[in-house]
Amino acid sequence: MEERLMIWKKITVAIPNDFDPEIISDAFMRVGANGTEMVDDEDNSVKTKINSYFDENNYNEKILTDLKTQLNKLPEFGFDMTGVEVSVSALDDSSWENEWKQYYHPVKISRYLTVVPNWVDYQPKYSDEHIIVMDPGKSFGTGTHPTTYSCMQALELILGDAKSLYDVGTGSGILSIQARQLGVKDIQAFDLDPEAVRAAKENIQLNPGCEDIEVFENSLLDGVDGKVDVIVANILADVILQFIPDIDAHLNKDGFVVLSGIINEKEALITQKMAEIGFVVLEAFHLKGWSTLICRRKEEFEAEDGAILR
Ligand SMILES: C[S@@+](CC[C@H](N)C(=O)[O-])C[C@H]1O[C@@H](n2cnc3c(N)ncnc32)[C@H](O)[C@@H]1O
Repeated sequence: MEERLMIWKKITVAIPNDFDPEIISDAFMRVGANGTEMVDDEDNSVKTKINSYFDENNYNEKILTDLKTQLNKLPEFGFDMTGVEVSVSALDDSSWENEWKQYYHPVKISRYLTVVPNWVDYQPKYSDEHIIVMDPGKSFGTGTHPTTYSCMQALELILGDAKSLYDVGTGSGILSIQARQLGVKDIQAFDLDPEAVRAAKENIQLNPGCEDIEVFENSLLDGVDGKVDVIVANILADVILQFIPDIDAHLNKDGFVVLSGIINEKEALITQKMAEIGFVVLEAFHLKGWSTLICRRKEEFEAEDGAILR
């Protein structure tokens, strides 16, 4: 039987070339988009298009309505919306994949780590450079979004000799793959979206040495009993707020927590809620409006006189 092709909805926001595209990308993220791409309009050199793709199971009219609501708020912040236009079109699986492919390229996360789309033949520059191979576009997490990028830099800083990790909201599985490449032995990844679970499993198989990383369809750490050395969660701030009360019970002594997906405006609230459970933020990354926080238990990080313990 012939397999039916998935139909994708493509929402496009066309903006004048002097309009900041990040503002539109952020509006997309706030209504649940997994990512955006930016394309110069070939027919009209004064416009840029920001596209985002939704599969037919995840698209509904509310996404479009919510996006328009977000855009309608922008004049209150002084943005001139003249020439900003929203449109929707449909395309099938094969054209969707090909459209995405032209916008992905290797992303250098650090001196030691590069994320490479699986159709690119990339030669590492250094003998100790790790390569993460991804089939991007199937789920969130390619290294190009500021939150993923910052999470990867945070993990590189803190993993050290960590032995175990929970990746909450794994998306494409990218952070779990990185953790394994940096030596973490026991990794469990969770996502409530079955499509993300499937994509993460596929990406894990693309990376030798990662095959035994476990991926579960699960909301946050609901029903999970264990404890680990590191918890990473790149989910939106409102979901992280629900998750904070669960952190302490799932983290080993001297463990680290990396929280991302937090718009800058909500960072103070997350910091305060973490303080309420006894955690301090020891490093904050700020990139393109997004905050990524590395946190530890206060008593494990600071002596009473404020000196850093370890
Ligand atoms: C922003 S993406 C992050 C993907 C990847 N970890 C990264 O850093 O690029 C957030 C992911 O969290 C998942 N998610 C949202 N709410 C969740 C929940 N309550 N429990 C588990 N996963 C959730 C989404 O399905 C999505 O795949």
